[in-house]
Amino acid sequence: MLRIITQWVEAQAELRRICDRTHDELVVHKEATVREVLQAVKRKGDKAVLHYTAEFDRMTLNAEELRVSGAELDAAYQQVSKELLNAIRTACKQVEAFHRQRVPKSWVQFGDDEVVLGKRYTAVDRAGIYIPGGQASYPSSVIMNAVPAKVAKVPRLVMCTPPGQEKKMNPAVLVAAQEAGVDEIYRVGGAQAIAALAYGTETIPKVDLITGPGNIYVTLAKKLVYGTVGIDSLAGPSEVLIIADGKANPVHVAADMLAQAEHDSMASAILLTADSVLARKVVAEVERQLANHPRRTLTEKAIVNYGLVVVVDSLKTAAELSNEFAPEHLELQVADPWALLPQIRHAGAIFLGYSTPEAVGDYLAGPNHTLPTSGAPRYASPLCVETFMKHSSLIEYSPTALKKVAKAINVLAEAEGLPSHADSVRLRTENQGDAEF
Ligand SMILES: NC(=O)c1ccc[n+]([C@@H]2O[C@H](COP(=O)([O-])OP(=O)(O)OC[C@H]3O[C@@H](n4cnc5c(N)ncnc54)[C@H](O)[C@@H]3O)[C@@H](O)[C@H]2O)c1
Ligand SMILES: N[C@H](CO)Cc1c[nH]c[nH+]1
Ligand SMILES: [Zn+2]
Repeated sequence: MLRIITQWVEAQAELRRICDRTHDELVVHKEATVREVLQAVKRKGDKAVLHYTAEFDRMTLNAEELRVSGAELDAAYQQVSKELLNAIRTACKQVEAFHRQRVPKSWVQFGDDEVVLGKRYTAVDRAGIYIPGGQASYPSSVIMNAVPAKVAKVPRLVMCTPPGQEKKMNPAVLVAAQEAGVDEIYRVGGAQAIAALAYGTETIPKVDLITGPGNIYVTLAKKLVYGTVGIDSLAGPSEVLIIADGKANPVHVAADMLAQAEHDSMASAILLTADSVLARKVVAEVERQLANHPRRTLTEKAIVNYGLVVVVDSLKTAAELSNEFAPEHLELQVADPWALLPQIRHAGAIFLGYSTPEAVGDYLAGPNHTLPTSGAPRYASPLCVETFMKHSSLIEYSPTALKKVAKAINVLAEAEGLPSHADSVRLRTENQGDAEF
């Protein structure tokens, strides 16, 4: 069921097909649905949100029920065990500690002639975090999105997540939201949630930035609303690529592959190894662990369609193929992962060594688990505090400093055919002696 490939050309083609799975022809009709949802929510607000919630989430709500009430939030604490509450608090603490390490700081530098240059960082006014909730519930994603937003000091933090079963939200998600500092929660999922956050409705506020992972509908919607609002990255269906040597434990490698495959039928799990014995053992082990898997149907679909084992000739070749694929998660299950690391150029998160399963990063190591997918790690990075901030450039020139650059600006403005640009400098500096370069 999990295919083994040994030919370089075939491996490259298969890896490209898997990498492109969220923007190939199979998703064209999904994009049409998403465009329809976006337009309807933009025009009809709550009415469209409620309509699509009934259609895609099979949940009939009225507008007053969209926002999760204070009573529900209070009750959630009674519905989680002490152990789960403690785990949520531990994860919040570790994720916060990691994200506090690199909070962008405003800075200025003072140059000659009283020139001041710098950058001034400010948080977005309103951020909307999307927390997935179709195939699984994600209290961990609440923490990964809300904590950096709070560290960035976002004044208003809004959360949307699918409505759950029988009007009952997952209490762990509601507790995580409160622990992490979310200000308001709406039970809306999919493209309709992204549309509501991007355009605003009577009930759900329009935000400036939308972050958070999601399935293909959520990811396409985020892509399409970009420009109306900012987005973090295209954090779509999960993927893991494992580079393993002969000392890796096939039981662990298989478990790590299934740990991503179980997220979504569009998830992907790939093994690159130079050890053909390990390759065969992992294939057998994946089948064995799948046999009694509680999420077997969905997980098997992911493995059949987007799972792959490639037998390569060396770790160097594995690194080259991995760089072409640019995985969301990369595990280096090799004897000396730090020696292999310099060859790795593109990956959302890199897990080093045999005892670092990707799940440790999913839940509480500290770095963010909201990561770019489908090749986006070639140009995008994990969610972080800076995602919730932007900076303005700062520029101050004294009359003396302006005079010194007047001529150069004049020449450049003339070259661009923009006389008023030249005038704006000349009128401030003429009759003050010759300009210098
Ligand atoms: N990249 C990351 O950082 C990261 C992190 C966590 C999870 N994930 C991914 O997030 C995703 C979560 O997916 P999920 O499905 O569990 O939850 P989800 O909340 O992303 O999607 C559920 C929503 O999809 C909409 N939907 C479902 N079927 C539809 C259809 N036929 N037409 C239109 N809309 C439809 C529904 O409105 C529903 O509310 C997975 O792909 C998982 O791999 C990614
Ligand atoms: N692996 C997911 C990112 O692709 C994140 C996650 C949350 N919970 C479990 N896993
Ligand atoms: Zn995961």
